[in-house]
Amino acid sequence: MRFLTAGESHGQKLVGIIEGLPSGMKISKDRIDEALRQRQQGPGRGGRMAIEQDEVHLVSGVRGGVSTGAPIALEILNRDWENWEKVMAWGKEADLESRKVMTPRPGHADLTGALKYHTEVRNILERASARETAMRVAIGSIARQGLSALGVEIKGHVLAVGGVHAEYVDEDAYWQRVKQSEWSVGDPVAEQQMGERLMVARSEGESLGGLLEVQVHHLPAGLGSHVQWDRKLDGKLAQAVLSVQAMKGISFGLGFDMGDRMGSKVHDPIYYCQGQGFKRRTNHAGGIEGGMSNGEPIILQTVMKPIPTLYQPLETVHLKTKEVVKASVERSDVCAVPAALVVLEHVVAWVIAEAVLEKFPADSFLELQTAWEAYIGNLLTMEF
Ligand SMILES: Cc1cc2nc3c(=O)[nH]c(=O)nc-3n(C[C@H](O)[C@H](O)[C@H](O)COP(=O)(O)O)c2cc1C
Ligand SMILES: C=C(O[C@@H]1CC(C(=O)O)=C[C@@H](OP(=O)(O)O)[C@H]1O)C(=O)O
Repeated sequence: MRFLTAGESHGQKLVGIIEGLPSGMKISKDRIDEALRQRQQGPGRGGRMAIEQDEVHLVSGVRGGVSTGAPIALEILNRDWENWEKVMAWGKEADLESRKVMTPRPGHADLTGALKYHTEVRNILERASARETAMRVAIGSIARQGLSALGVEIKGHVLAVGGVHAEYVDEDAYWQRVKQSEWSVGDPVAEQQMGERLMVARSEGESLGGLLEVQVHHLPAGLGSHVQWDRKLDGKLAQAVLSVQAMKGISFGLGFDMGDRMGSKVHDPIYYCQGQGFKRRTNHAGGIEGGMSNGEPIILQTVMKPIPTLYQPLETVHLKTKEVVKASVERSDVCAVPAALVVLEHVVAWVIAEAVLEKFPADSFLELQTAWEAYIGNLLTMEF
């Protein structure tokens, strides 16, 4: 299974194509649209999110809400396009000289992209923008729906925003708060402090990042493989997570704390339970050993850097005149941690779905489900 996306932040639309999805899988457009709606939320979002009302158009490969096995083409329109048509001048001959962006913003692809592609900054920023993640969420939602039908669930948590860390112990209470609160961290004190931190950042022309966690539940042992570097599940998840704009690190389970502990305080003792098969007493590994899922929940954490466009811009250099000037700022989010969480859940869903299809290649969903159930049954009774 593979996918490709295209589209600029202020172009007409985002497009995507998925190939290799089995036939006979239920695809709910409403679930995709709900994920797109969630990705637009969060108290730190800027003016753009008031303009967009993201909705997916399923163009091919789905009939009557069920996949046909043919490539699935998707589109998401940019409502902002009508305000940018002249600037973008797509497919037209136009004088773009006056529309050049010549003051690259630190923290963005702007300068390096301009050097690498030998072009002004707009040609870089349009595609580097996280607007592209709307399509990755739509595509990931299809993967997530397939996983859900197999009983696999993905949950995301915001762990920290701008240095304010959330505490939560009770999963039920957490999900209750997630439904109620715009920060959705499950810790009312932290939510208030995050709101205050955001107000300060906004008033000072600053921006915020944070820490996020994604968990994958009810996966069997054996997805991914130890035999080749590019088949390792943790490696694939790392690639997908770090490909999301502004993500700068990833860890699994105990993560970087592992480096401070003795081995016996890190590795997860194995036991056997009749009817449940091989289990672990702890899950410090975060559900992956040797590049394979080990049957425990996959738990990964990532760090999002603060949004790079600052309303009090940093210094930069004008590409033509080489003068020291302030970096350009048109409009920006101040904090996009809650939105990024939705993106992360969906890029993780894609990688897991790909790993499922690598282990159980199938042309129809029934074929996949049959192989999946047989394998899980076998894991519980396997003799050596
Ligand atoms: C959901 C989301 C929204 C974002 N919104 C903005 C934004 O409004 N302004 C901005 O400067 N960067 C924003 N970013 C981050 C930049 O796109 C990103 O930092 C930039 O493309 C450089 O890539 P890198 O940080 O991965 O190196 C956003 C990122 C995400 C995930
Ligand atoms: C458009 C989205 O996010 C954008 C991501 C982004 C960036 O530089 O990454 C910059 C901003 O774009 P604009 O300048 O048009 O306001 C965000 O709004 C989106 O998430 O759908």
